[in-house]
Amino acid sequence: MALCALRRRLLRSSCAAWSRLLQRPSSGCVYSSVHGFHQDEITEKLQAFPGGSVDLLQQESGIAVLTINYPSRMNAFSGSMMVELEERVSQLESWTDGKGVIVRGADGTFCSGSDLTAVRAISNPQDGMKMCMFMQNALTRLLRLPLISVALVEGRALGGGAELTTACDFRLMASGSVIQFVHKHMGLVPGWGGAARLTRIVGSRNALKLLGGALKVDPELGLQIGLADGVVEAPQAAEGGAGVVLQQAENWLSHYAGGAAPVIRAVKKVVLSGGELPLSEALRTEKDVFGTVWGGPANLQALASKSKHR
Ligand SMILES: CC[C@@H](C(=O)O)C(=O)SCCNC(=O)CCNC(=O)[C@H](O)C(C)(C)COP(=O)(O)OP(=O)(O)OC[C@H]1O[C@@H](n2cnc3c(N)ncnc32)[C@H](O)[C@@H]1OP(=O)(O)O
Repeated sequence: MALCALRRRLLRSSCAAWSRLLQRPSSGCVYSSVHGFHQDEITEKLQAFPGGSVDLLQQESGIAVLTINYPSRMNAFSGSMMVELEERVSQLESWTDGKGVIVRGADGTFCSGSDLTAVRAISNPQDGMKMCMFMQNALTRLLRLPLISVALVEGRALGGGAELTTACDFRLMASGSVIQFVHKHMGLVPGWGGAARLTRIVGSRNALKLLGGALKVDPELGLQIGLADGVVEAPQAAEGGAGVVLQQAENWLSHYAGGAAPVIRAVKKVVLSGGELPLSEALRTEKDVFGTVWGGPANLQALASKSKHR
């Protein structure tokens, strides 16, 4: 009897933990001090490898653009950019009016993974583990944002860059672009959570092929295996390249992120909990999220307008 009561109490507290996780900003981390992860310590280490930036533009439309910006290294992630990524994710967690985010690389290419200069300097196992935990935390929080996220892949997404695409809800590939998990060629497996997420996106067999063969995924293959959700035309630079592709991505996203912010954010929360939680807990979370929109402004307006869905 006592054991059952204890089990019930543990279950209740784990439900409450998940509900808190989905409602509260910056709590979507995988690692904390319990796992030997100390954010300040690794942040200091990463800051020793500067270069490039991660830029955030929060637009009035509710769509943000997050740009990985280090063109002279094909937008590889320097140490300071990893730290900036985490800071930008924090900013997005606090953005209560947001509905969507597009993640892209500067100058017509997505991201070539870790900056190999930094990787060489921290190639010992201890630092590698710390970097891995730092990036898993940042990318898990990116994926768990109450925003619909799209990776806009132009040019190449290699290694950690390929992993970053899987931390978004959707992937749009520009014509001529390639996503490639090159880790095997580096004597590695993904460490930023890319393997776990890839397997959920394309299934175990396709994930094994992509990782085991370090396959180049072009838009056609991407669509075929479900890694890509759409293809955008990449015009020549002379035709206003970057702006045109970004506009296509914004148009694509508007089909899913159009409407009132509280409703779009609620949509993301129920889908996220549906995908991550056991069914009973997901149902309870859905009930709680439902409670935040039931009788809300968008709901009352729709009722008053007697809208039909023909
Ligand atoms: C755990 C490891 C894994 C992870 O973190 O999950 C990783 O991500 S490891 C990194 C994986 N990425 C790579 O190995 C990329 C290696 N680079 C290339 O294959 C090529 O550079 C390219 C990205 C295919 C581009 O080729 P190309 O168009 O011919 O341009 P260049 O080769 O001349 O590149 C321009 C410039 O950029 C530098 N560069 C590119 N990628 C990186 C990188 N990841 N780190 C550091 N620097 C990078 C490249 O060295 C060139 O610089 P210069 O030689 O100074 O001109």
